[in-house]
Amino acid sequence: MLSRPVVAAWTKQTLTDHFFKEAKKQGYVSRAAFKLIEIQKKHKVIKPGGKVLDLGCVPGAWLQVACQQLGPRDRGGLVLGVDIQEVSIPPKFCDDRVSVLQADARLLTPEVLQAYTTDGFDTVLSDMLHFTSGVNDVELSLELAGTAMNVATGHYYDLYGEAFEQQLGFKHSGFLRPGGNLVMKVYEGSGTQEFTKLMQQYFTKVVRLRVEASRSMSREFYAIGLGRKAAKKK
Ligand SMILES: C[S@@+](CC[C@H](N)C(=O)[O-])C[C@H]1O[C@@H](n2cnc3c(N)ncnc32)[C@H](O)[C@@H]1O
Repeated sequence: MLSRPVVAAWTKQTLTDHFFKEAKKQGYVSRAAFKLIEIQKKHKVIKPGGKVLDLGCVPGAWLQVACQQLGPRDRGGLVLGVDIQEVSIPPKFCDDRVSVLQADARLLTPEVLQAYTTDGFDTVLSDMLHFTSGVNDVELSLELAGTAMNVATGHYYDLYGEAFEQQLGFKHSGFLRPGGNLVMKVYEGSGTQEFTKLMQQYFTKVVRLRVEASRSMSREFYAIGLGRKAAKKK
């Protein structure tokens, strides 16, 4: 008889294959689509007609889902995808409300984002992931989530100290509008509790979500900040 953990892993692998096949069938460019679909179903992070920033957008499944969630074309809204790799917009499910930018999110500046919207975003998504897999995964994922926090709230998450801070172009009060939502991929491990605790300063509600479409052995979860609190006047 199989022991419990093996059964659980086997079931999760079957699910992963299922999402891969389902993405192909439905016309999404990757099974990552189902991660955002689940997040959206549970927490309504994207508003019809809203403005969405998607950090780490290649190959573009979240662009597809985000554009679908904006609703009909005449509702308006926009989706801006950013990736360090060459980006192209998937033709299926994306319309002219989607634009993309090839850039390292850690080096984004307010001036660059203001060219797309002068009044901020309703939703900031980060599915960014480093290309390595190893012992540093947790720290590297926190570095990228820290970048997303910085873009969204202006807060700098001090993980690597001054050297990292100097790389960031962001000194501002954040590009996420009050009431807006932030979703970040994070790997479970040392420092992640502190990170989600820190989010509570900025959001009315903070949740951690493990989605069904994540790979079987992955420690990945999504740290979700709902309802950005209005910035305090100094
Ligand atoms: C898991 S993939 C994202 C999948 C995407 N959400 C989708 O639905 O197709 C992670 C992406 O993060 C990008 N990435 C990693 N580091 C980045 C950085 N510093 N700035 C921008 N993008 C980055 C990678 O190039 C990669 O395309």
